[in-house]
Amino acid sequence: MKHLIAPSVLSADFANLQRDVEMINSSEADWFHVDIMDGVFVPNISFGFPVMEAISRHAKKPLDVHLMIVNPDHYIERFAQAGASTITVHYEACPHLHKTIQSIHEAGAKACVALNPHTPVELLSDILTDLDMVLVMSVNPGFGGQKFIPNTLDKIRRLRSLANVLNPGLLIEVDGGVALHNTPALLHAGADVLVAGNSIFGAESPVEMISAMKHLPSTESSSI
Ligand SMILES: O=C(CO)[C@@H](O)[C@H](O)COP(=O)(O)O
Ligand SMILES: [Fe+2]
Repeated sequence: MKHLIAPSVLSADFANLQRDVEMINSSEADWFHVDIMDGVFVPNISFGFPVMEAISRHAKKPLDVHLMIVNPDHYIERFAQAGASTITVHYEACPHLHKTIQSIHEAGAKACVALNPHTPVELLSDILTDLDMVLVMSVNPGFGGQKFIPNTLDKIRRLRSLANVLNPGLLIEVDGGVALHNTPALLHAGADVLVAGNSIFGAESPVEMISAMKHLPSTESSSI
């Protein structure tokens, strides 16, 4: 499968949000990555339903919603109604993860679990068959523009091996510090979906950066 690019709207210019949404619409990006932060699970607050609904009104591609919030169960139905195509909850925020995943599917969305950098992929073995995607965080969640954590590559490799046995159709998404220079190594390790904020919106031409990331081949030797 050709890998997917999901620009993170967190790095957009919120005073020109419609312009930035149209930029993604007109690019080779596959999804919109929408980061929701509550100031409790992570030490930052991003935006909530009014902004998410505004993005949804203009977006012509699926919305990949990354919930960095405690008690995500309270809001799953509302995020699905607001246009989420995939809903990601954090492993660390869900004591009843199986039930949460069931609720996401009942709401009509695809279900994804995100892992913080310190959380081993092996903790998902007993739920992997129920998931559509796993998001491997390659920075500590809460902020855009952080440095990629190198151990992520090994986590992606281990998750790919686990998924090959338990759920070969599972998508692996990587989020945080993703840029052109580490794209080939991430693809080689087994990533399917690359989230990128700063490297896309900080580029001279975001549209061209998206195309460049989309067309890079997977190789082992790129720098991370
Ligand atoms: O979930 C998060 C951060 O917590 C991300 O989606 C960031 O928005 C990615 O931004 P960059 O690291 O690519 O700038
Ligand atoms: Fe994210």
